[in-house]
Amino acid sequence: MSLNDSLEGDVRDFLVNEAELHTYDDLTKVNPVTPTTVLKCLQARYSARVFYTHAGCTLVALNPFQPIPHLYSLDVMREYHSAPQPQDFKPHIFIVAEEAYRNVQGQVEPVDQSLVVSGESGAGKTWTSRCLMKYYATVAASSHKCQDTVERIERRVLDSNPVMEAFGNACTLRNNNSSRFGKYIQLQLNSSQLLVGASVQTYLLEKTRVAFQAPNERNFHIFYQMMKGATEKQRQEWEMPYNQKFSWLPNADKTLEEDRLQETAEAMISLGIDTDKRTQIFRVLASILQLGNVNFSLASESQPCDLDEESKATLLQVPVDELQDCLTVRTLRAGKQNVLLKPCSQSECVIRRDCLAKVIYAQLFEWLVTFINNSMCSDNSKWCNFIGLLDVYGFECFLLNNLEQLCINYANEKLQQHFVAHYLKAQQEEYVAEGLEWSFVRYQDNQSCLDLIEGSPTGILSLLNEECRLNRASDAKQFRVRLEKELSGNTRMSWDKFSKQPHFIVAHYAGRVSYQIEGMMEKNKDPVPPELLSLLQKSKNPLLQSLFAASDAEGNGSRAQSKVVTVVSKFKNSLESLMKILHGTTPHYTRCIKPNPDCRPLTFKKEEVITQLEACGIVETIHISAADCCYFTLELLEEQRDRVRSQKAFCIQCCWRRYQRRQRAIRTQSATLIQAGTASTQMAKSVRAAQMDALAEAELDNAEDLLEEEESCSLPALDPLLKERGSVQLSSIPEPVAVHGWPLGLAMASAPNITVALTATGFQKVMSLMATLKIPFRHGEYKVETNQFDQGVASIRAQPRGSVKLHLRRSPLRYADMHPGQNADGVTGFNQILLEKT
Ligand SMILES: Nc1ncnc2c1ncn2[C@@H]1O[C@H](COP(=O)(O)OP(=O)(O)OP(=O)(O)O)[C@@H](O)[C@H]1O
Repeated sequence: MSLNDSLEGDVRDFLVNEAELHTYDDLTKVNPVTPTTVLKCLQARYSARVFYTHAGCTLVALNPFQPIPHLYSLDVMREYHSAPQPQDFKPHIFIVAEEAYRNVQGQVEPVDQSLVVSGESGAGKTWTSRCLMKYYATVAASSHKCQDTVERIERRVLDSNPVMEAFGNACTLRNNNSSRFGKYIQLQLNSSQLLVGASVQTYLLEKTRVAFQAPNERNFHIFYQMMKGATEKQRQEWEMPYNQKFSWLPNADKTLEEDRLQETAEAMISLGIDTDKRTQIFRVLASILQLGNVNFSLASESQPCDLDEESKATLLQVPVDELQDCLTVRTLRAGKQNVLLKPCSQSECVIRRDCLAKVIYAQLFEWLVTFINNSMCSDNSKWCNFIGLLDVYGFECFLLNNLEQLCINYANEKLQQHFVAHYLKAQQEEYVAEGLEWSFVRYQDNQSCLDLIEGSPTGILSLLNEECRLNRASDAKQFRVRLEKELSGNTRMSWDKFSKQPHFIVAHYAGRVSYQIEGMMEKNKDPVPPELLSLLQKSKNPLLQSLFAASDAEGNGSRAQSKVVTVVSKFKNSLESLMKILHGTTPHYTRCIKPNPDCRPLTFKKEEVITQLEACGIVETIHISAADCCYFTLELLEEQRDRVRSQKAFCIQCCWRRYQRRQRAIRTQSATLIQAGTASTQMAKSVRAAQMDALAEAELDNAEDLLEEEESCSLPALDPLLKERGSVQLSSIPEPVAVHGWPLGLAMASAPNITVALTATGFQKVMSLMATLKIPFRHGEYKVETNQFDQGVASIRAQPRGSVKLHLRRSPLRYADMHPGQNADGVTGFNQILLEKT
């Protein structure tokens, strides 16, 4: 089985599961990734009314061609804005918007962002740009925090849309509201990421439309708005009578929702264009329309043409005869002094008339853009980052293509290269750097096509400029020969051998386009006769006058300059500065797809869509992003590992804590037991002490009684009870001496820090004495010392509590205090000790 057979089999297997196809939020999940599977998925989603789908790093937006309720409501905006992970939500343009916004907040380099919206005419670029602007005007709104000027900024940013669309959009065969210019809007954010201003840069307004409208197309919206929406008073002011027919306003009967003068006027007011200025603007526009009605009648070959009678109205607020001269007579200069006047042919007059209209309209548009910028642009010190929205015309390929298409397709090549360089190439290089096994996807690197167009000195644009700078009449055939001579070896360039028209074919990344050469040089030179410019400076309309005040109408020296600055050089320069800006930002790509050529709601034409998918290289993008997804898969595994690790760590922590808890409980229990034991011991001690106190009290009472009795009796006569309770004989005394004192129990209980040395005749006697005194004998409580002479018990020491008084009384006995074997002189006489409890 061949590789192709197996791929087809896989494709069939994938497509069998049709009920599932619409669930693929990201085309990178489609497997296998082929134009067929991608197309089927998008179709299934479109049928399910799901219009946004991720394609890796890009967002694919399918145009529903009808308003979808609640798809862009404030609630939805807030939902995406407040979501912790907006990417987890359904694919939406707000995800792209929010991601860019969070990048600015996160200050991840490069902090400035660009949202590149591309697609062919009618695909939904302008709609998408409007949604993005509304989103930022909502989520980055600062009006509730700051002064009301800021509120005006948000309003102005949004109001710039209807004004620019009225002047720059027109109904074409492919789109009722087609932008006839490219634009890059920078939304300026302050350090708190609040919208504080905006600026807009426009590219290549299709000014030829003012004087020429292709069959079934219309002029710019603003003219129809004036014609349909003006009040009687306004018509008078603008000199635009009711029922007047204008040859430059074809298909006026076509009613479009864009024909709303009121909305445009209100937006102009909000942008700060006052009544006076508005009137001047509308008068200029009305003059342009009047100019379109000017016809020329030929009197004779040698005479200049004459303006038709009905055309001799006060046009452009300039003298009619001067206007007539300018339109019908050419001024030729030979050196500084020699001026030659040459009557124009009828067709030349028409060209001069059209030229006048185009230059006025282009200049007015530029003035408007500058005014809008001044109105909404913030002071440089007040903003620090921006989010740029790029809405440029998509790739164009018509039956007849000329300089406009060459410029547009050149711009698209540039953007495609930016996309390729920034994403596809960078991504593959990253895989290599990370050592990922990766089979390279062959994406279309369009550098060779760009070399063909912009290369110097032999690129198409250089050769075209060179041809235009030669001071000779343009010759299409001659230029074709020159091109063939210089570029025939280039594989991107070809010619149709059977075509008689001078042309060249360029193989663009999105397809081959045949450009006709006829008229290309004139368009590139875009000459404006200087006499026309001087005429406009004489206008009584202050706005018109100011529009041309700065121009060097005399043509002194400016001709040489105007030769240099051709249309393509100007366009190339502005494109290069745009690319420079884009390279300094983090880009986000949105590919708008037009699902059918007739702008019919919810209609999906496969052939139409597949061509667009191929043109923007979406399949290659998905391939590379799918690999990127494998790499994410890797991240998923990493995540899983982290999760398992943290589970295990949690488990270990739990076990450790449980162990610690148990240890603590054991310690607490033991401590409680020890404390209980100590407490009970202490309690027992104090109970015992209390008992002894009580006993001592009782004995003291008895002893006192006995002492009193004793004092009154003879000494040797010892009370047997006293003998029994407390009197002891000192063994050191040869003759037993009765020591009268406190009973031993009492002494022990009451005499702190006094060691009462009692001599007994034997341990047994002491023990029995103690037993008699009911003193419990415990080891350690009493210290029993043996007498050093007779080896009997010498003393029982205790640490009695409380304080005692010592009463020493001299004994009446002569040798009562003598120790046997000691010097007899050592009589102290204090041989009787009485203790008294204090
Ligand atoms: N998301 C959408 N929801 C509903 N309608 C849409 C949407 N996007 C586009 N449209 C419809 O499609 C029309 C064409 O869209 P838009 O003007 O934005 O195309 P474009 O790509 O800017 O075309 P051009 O290059 O000609 O200016 C809009 O006027 C609108 O009616």
